[in-house]
Amino acid sequence: MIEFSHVYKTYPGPVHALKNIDLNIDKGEFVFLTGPSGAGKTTLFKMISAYDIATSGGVKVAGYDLSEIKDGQVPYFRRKIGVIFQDFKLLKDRTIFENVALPLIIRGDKPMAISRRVSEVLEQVGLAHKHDQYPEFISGGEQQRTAIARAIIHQPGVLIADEPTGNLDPRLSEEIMDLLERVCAQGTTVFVATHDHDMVKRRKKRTLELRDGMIVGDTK
Ligand SMILES: Nc1ncnc2c1ncn2[C@@H]1O[C@H](COP(=O)(O)OP(=O)(O)OP(=O)(O)O)[C@@H](O)[C@H]1O
Repeated sequence: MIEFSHVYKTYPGPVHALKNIDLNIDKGEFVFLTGPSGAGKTTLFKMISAYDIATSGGVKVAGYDLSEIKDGQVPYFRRKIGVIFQDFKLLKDRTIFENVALPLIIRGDKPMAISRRVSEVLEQVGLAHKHDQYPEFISGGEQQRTAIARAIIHQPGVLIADEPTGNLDPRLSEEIMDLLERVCAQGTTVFVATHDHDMVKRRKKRTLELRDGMIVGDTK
């Protein structure tokens, strides 16, 4: 589902953010990505989500060869993946319902189908009662669950989450991880970057460790 072969990413400077990354993550796997600040985690996620391209090497995700993808194909590729950003990126002037519905609106689904699916997913993340609220009037944990709902609404094959529990208290963090595990159990490949080593230990999932742009550990 996610395949890297000899991937390098060099930013101007030059900063060698990723060095010779070889990686294979199968359909339905749940994988943690750890590593100190600056190790290259966000860069790796940008390669997976086609927000940036590798300097060299091969990247294949959800059936797309991202080293050769044309600009026009990127929106179609994005429909196969879900991304949860560190800072949620919710639209302030849209309700929770509208934020979550966005990927389906962009895809051109019919209003009835959108309404049904959004209600289902808001129920799943425990936010049905907040559907007409605006993001700034709900808690951080609720905003995070809204971001997750938006990322899974179109049933993506791959879900990547960059520090999804970064600013949450331990109880909420556990709830979010339970939710991500349930998404994975439904067949989505889930890849989560985190600094929370205690949580990684408790969850006993495959864990990749990045350091200085290189994979220095893989518990698989
Ligand atoms: N656009 C850019 N231009 C130049 N250097 C960059 C750019 N983006 C990231 N870097 C550098 O690449 C390296 C990897 O950064 P990256 O953001 O991937 O790390 P990270 O592991 O996600 O860190 P954090 O845990 O702090 O989010 C760092 O040295 C960073 O300064």
